[in-house]
Amino acid sequence: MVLAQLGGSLAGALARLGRATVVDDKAVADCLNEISRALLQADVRFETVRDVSSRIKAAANLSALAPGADKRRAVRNAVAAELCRMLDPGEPSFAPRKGQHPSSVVMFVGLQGSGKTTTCAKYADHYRRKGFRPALVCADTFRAGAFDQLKQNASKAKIPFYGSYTDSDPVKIAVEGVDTFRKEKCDLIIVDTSGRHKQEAALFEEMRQVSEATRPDLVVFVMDGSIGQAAFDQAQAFKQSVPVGAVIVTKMDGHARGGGALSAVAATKSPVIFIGTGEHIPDFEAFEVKSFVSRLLGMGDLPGLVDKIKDAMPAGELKLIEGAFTLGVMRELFQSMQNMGPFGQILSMIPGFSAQLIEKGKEKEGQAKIKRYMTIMDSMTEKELDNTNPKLMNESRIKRVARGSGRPVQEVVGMLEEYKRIAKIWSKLPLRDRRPNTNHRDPLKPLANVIPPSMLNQLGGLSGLQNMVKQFGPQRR
Ligand SMILES: Nc1nc2c(ncn2[C@@H]2O[C@H](COP(=O)(O)OP(=O)(O)OP(=O)(O)O)[C@@H](O)[C@H]2O)c(=O)[nH]1
Repeated sequence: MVLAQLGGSLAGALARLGRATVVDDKAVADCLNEISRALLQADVRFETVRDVSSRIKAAANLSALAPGADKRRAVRNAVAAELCRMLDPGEPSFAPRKGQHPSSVVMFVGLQGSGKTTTCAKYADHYRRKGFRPALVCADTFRAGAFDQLKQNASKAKIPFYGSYTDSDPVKIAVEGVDTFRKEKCDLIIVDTSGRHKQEAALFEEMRQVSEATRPDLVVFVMDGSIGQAAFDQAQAFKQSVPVGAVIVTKMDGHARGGGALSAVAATKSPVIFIGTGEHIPDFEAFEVKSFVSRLLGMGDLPGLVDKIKDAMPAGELKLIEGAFTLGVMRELFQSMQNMGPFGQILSMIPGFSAQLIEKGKEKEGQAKIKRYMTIMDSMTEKELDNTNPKLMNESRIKRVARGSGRPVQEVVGMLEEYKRIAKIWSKLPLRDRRPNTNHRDPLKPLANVIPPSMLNQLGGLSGLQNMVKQFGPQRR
């Protein structure tokens, strides 16, 4: 069962409870059984499922609810709270600080093939984009190709790199690398280690020595998301040798079962901080428990979305929209969405959005459509882009734009219709929400304009959207 299926099963169980004519103890028990089955099928350990189930039962105790209380909501909240509890060991992990001196050292451990080397580069790039000065050290002297692989990834992401072809002492290389980059005033030094040895005991001993010599601020355990229950033993074995403080789960784009991640959290008592969602450097997402659980239960992921919008539009560049919603403004919004990473990922963060705008499983086509719309807009004049009078785009202008962009006339017309729909919502927004305000750069405002009207209503308008974000409390890493 892939993670999305787990989410589907959990959301399905809650939806069935939502549709039940009477929410009594039996309906809740049926819902809980369905949830337990889904968790077991997703490789969550039996002991964990049993505990979670009894805690949900206690928390959603119907007889203790005040008369008139929303029982469905009580069950749903209890399920969400328990899943959060299962994924959050309660101890936040060390988070590197920009400009920190002496530099923070983060050591990566994990078995060969887990995706550790790739993940080191992704992690470094994530912080580079946040304004850090990261550096990579290759202390994997066992696997011949590790040095070249990390070096290649480092140069792709323009990150300084330290390693040696000839030296076979990982402890020496790690210490030299850390010293070198400390002198160069890098604020985040990432040490990649071996994932294999002739003897397993030797691997753990090597990890212990590297850790003792470099005194890392954080040891990250990297695990392949598809290993299922084996994750528990693997994570525990590393935890016994080095002070693992965080987990990164890779290959969550494939057939990964979510349960392995939960087991690793239980074994290390450390939080999952990122997940890998592909082979390339940008395929990397910060992991926030509340966002993850709300997405898993089909409640959308607004905090995650807000973070993504903030990342895509750094404060200096975030242009809030003043006055009229022109085609040029729509183009800017589309551009921002494109900068925010895989489109499906963004859409899945907005409750109901993907179903309404783009058919499920057709995110690629949706992204392509937006790209085509942007090509069309590239063939429009400044005057056309800045204009608010729909009559300006007459037949001859439409034909000219279609010719210029190489797109069919119907598509130009379709794009203009889409624009009109969004502009109409925009025109209903209170003026204060349209004015740029440098003290209050709220990325939700432009977002509220691209959400389909029925969904925005369902959320309670812009203020409902803001409340939801507050309720989920975005956390930043
Ligand atoms: N689909 C997918 N592939 C990944 C992900 N992360 C890493 N990989 C791939 O997994 C394979 C193994 O990754 P490496 O980074 O070489 O693994 P490693 O754990 O560092 O291996 P050692 O250096 O030998 O310890 C490579 O083909 C990566 O491209 C991910 O999130 N998704």
